[in-house]
Amino acid sequence: MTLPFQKTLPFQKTLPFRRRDASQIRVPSSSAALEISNVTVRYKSRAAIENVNLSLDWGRVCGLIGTNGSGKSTLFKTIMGVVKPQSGTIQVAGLPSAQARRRSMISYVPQSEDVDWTFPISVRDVVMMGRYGSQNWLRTPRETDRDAVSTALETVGMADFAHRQIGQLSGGQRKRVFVARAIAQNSSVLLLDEPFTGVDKTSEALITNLLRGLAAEGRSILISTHDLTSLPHLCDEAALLNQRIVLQDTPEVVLQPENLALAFGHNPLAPASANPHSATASRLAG
Ligand SMILES: Nc1ncnc2c1ncn2[C@@H]1O[C@H](COP(=O)(O)OP(=O)(O)OP(=O)(O)O)[C@@H](O)[C@H]1O
Repeated sequence: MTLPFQKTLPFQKTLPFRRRDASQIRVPSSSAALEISNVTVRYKSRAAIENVNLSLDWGRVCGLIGTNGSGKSTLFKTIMGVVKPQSGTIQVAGLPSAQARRRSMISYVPQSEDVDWTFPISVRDVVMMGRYGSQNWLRTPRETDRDAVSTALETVGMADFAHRQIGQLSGGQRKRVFVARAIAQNSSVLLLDEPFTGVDKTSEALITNLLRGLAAEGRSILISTHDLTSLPHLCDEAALLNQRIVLQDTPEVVLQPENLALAFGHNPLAPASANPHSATASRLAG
């Protein structure tokens, strides 16, 4: 799903004239929820991600972990078709990702920097975008669409803000709105790019609980985060990205210092004098 105010996504290019009723296709198949095989993306000649392989089963939350510039957003944008890979394939429920996107099977909560918050659109209309996949090309909302939007807004505690322009919200409220859009879309795979950055603890706890609830319904979630301490609570598994996936395992295994060093290039559990990431290190150690 793309947004007219999303800086990196030219909306008109991706709008099909007809879409199937999304409720017909959201039954998890026997294929993996998300299967990324040998995906390489280069910006000009420089590789951002290289031969990325990642498989995500149904009903799982996978944390995507890596340093700044390790390729997390590039991977999300590639799944969403915003960035074209030089090689590799991405499948969702056994379908090519482009087909899955057309069927509205993937929802995306972008990084805040990728959204134009000055765009004159209300909270309610942002969440309604999650319903485009099941509307006709005129995008005339039906009662079911309006109900789904109201329910999603209530679920994230944003019903009172429905008519507010999206820029007139706090960081946590903005994230809630995009999570509401994903809920309204009723997709089977959710991608969230750093949803906890600039978010207060209340919103973080609410979003975490919502994501766990969505996974319990059988949906699959790939979420990038820099908050390593939240991993065991939030995720069933984690993948370490350093241009390629260097490890995908349980949060407990991934958080082992020698494994974190594979992605961070150093041991983030080392004492303050040894590396600048010691705040994370001491929280984890404590
Ligand atoms: N549009 C672009 N043009 C050229 N290079 C880019 C572009 N977008 C990203 N890059 C480069 O690709 C690499 C991966 O960037 P990406 O944004 O995917 O990393 P990230 O892991 O999401 O980082 P962060 O944690 O800071 O959000 C970086 O070296 C970045 O400079």
